Amino acid sequence: MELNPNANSVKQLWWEATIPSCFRFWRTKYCTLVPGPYGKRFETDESESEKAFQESLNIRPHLLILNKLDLADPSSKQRVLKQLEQSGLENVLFTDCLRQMDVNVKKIVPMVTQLIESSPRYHREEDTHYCLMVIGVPNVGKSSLINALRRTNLKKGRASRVGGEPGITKAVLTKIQVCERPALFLVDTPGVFPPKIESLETGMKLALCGTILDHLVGEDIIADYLLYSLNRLEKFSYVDQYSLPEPSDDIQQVLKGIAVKLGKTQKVKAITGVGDITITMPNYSAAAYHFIRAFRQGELGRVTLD
Ligand SMILES: Nc1nc2c(ncn2[C@@H]2O[C@H](COP(=O)(O)OP(=O)(O)OP(=O)(O)O)[C@@H](O)[C@H]2O)c(=O)[nH]1
Repeated sequence: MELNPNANSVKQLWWEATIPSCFRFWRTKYCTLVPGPYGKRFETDESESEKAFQESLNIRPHLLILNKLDLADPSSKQRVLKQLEQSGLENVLFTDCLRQMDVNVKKIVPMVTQLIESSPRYHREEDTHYCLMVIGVPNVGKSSLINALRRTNLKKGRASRVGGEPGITKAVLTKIQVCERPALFLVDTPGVFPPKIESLETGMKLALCGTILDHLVGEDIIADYLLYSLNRLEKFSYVDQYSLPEPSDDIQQVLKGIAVKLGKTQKVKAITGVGDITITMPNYSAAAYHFIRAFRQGELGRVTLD
């Protein structure tokens, strides 16, 4: 069967009507804390705020950690690194925080120490312990990273709550020690989003990765975008996984196949001219839920959406 890589049965109307309303809150005017001469809080418009926020981030050394490497397509690693390098980002590490002793998690403390020691100091405290803030979009694995660092460097258990949906960490937490020499503390923070998502496509990718609560976008819509992405990237393992006859860009067809394969059916009463009958229908919602979870757990192969 020939697939149209651009085919996506999500209705244009939906794009126009639903997404802008789900994402509206990011578009609102926002405030940012900028360390100025008096540590003053002030309001600016979006572009100014974004610039000021970026500047305030740039003052401090920072390390970009791209987590969930186990779910990403390994062949895209070099391309991603090159793109980041071109946009001026040098200190980048890929990690898999679920792995017991990830080699790259081990590299974090030496890298951070080197970065801090080679940067100017902005305070005169005698105490030389390092305090770092972990920031990132929701559900990316910030708490898991802190726990992995503790496990690797202190051989200690979980200190920060981890969960499969966005919004698990709800407030800036107290600092957590992750290393003794040097004394290194991390501060876990709730997931943050930029005030503006650059495009609907980016919004859908974020939703597919679980950074937005599924019901805000709709599991049927996310499942449709997932199917579109798998076909676009020619990742057809879903066909074997669910014993489908062939790849398809029809989400209803695919969800029906998944429901049948997994036995996710429901009995529905139908009223006919000759009395009520009970028919068995595929449970499309359950199938969509399963399809999305399978993708997020890497069961449909390793995929890089960007
Ligand atoms: N496959 C995989 N899953 C991961 C990895 N790191 C974290 N996770 C999973 O991702 C989910 C979110 O992890 P958290 O550590 O709670 O993410 P967070 O960024 O702190 O989330 P918020 O508090 O909601 O902002 C959990 O189900 C973790 O088990 C990873 O490297 N690989």
